[in-house]
Amino acid sequence: MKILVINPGSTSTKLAVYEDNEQVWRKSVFHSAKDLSVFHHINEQYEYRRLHVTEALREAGIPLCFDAIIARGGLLKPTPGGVYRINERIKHDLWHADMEHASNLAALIADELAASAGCPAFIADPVVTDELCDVARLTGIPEIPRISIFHALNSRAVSRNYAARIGKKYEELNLIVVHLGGGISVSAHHYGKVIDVNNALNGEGPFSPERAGTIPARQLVDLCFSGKYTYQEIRKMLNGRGGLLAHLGTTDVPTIVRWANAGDKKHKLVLESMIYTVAKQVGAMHVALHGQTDAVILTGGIANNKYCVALLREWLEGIARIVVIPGEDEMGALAMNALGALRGELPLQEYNPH
Ligand SMILES: Nc1ncnc2c1ncn2[C@@H]1O[C@H](COP(=O)(O)OP(=O)(O)OP(=O)(O)O)[C@@H](O)[C@H]1O
Ligand SMILES: CCCC(=O)O
Repeated sequence: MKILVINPGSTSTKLAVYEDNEQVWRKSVFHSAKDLSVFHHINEQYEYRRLHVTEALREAGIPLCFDAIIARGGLLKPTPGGVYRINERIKHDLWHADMEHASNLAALIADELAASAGCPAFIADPVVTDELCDVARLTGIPEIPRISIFHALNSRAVSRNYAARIGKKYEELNLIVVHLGGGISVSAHHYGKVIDVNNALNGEGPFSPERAGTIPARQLVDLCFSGKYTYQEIRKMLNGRGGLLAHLGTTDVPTIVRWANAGDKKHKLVLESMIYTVAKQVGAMHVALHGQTDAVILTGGIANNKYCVALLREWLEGIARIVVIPGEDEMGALAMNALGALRGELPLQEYNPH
């Protein structure tokens, strides 16, 4: 089976072709800040990004002939995880998404190319994957229910990978997945469902390289009404300019670790504080799994860093087995989801939220 994978990010569009399990081609098309500066909204980049995709395929001599095209899911309405055939509702909700994100363009481009190729187009485990159990959904303000937005694709892929390694099914395990990227999510996987997770995009959970995480509510309200900041500035403090970046002026964890090891007290304290907030979130997810966690999986870019992993291990000792699967493989995870759907091993879902 031949599968095209499309994954647009803020500064690049990643492409790959798989033949069954094997990646046979990949390309990351870089989009310069200058190129993107003419667009005021993500939707305006549609034609530009689509042309780059077709041009990259043409340059590589790859004909538009696939068994399926799969795209990273964008900021749709909350929906359970899994593989979805791209339908009109998905396209509508992406064109009219509440939040802007380059991944909103992925399914739109995939759908158009798949129409030309005469093959199905899919998305899988979008960041809006929402399988929260009922008790995890409420807050003390009825108007503000919790929403699940996290690194669903990578978290589920590493969970399946770990389950296969120990000869079990993902659906037989209780796992906590700690995705340590630019954003950090800590998800509780109960027999294949993510019953609780911090909303990693919108001010919940640990602070991360570029996000603020949970903030004392009253102090945040005071800041919002202080007159010092605009609405957009406050939003940027929460997501984009919060966390390590706000404290230290960088998101580069290896550099921060070097400073900490060289005796810089501020860098050490901020890094240790971030890890502490991550560890507390793991504790909360362990409770969500009734203390029956089979393993805690550390993944994402920061899981490459031995110093951070060692700090986390100190806090997590005794909770469950700790497994480190650093980095992420979104392209491979998407391809495997498409393959699973084509082979009938994974059910194809219909996106139709209320
Ligand atoms: N090899 C590495 N060693 C140590 N830290 C790393 C490494 N690679 C990335 N990081 C750190 O990980 C963070 C970014 O992680 P990653 O590349 O997984 O995130 P992203 O893809 O930009 O965001 P997200 O995972 O939230 O979608 C940065 O703070 C970076 O310094
Ligand atoms: C939380 C969703 C993925 C991201 O960090 O962009």
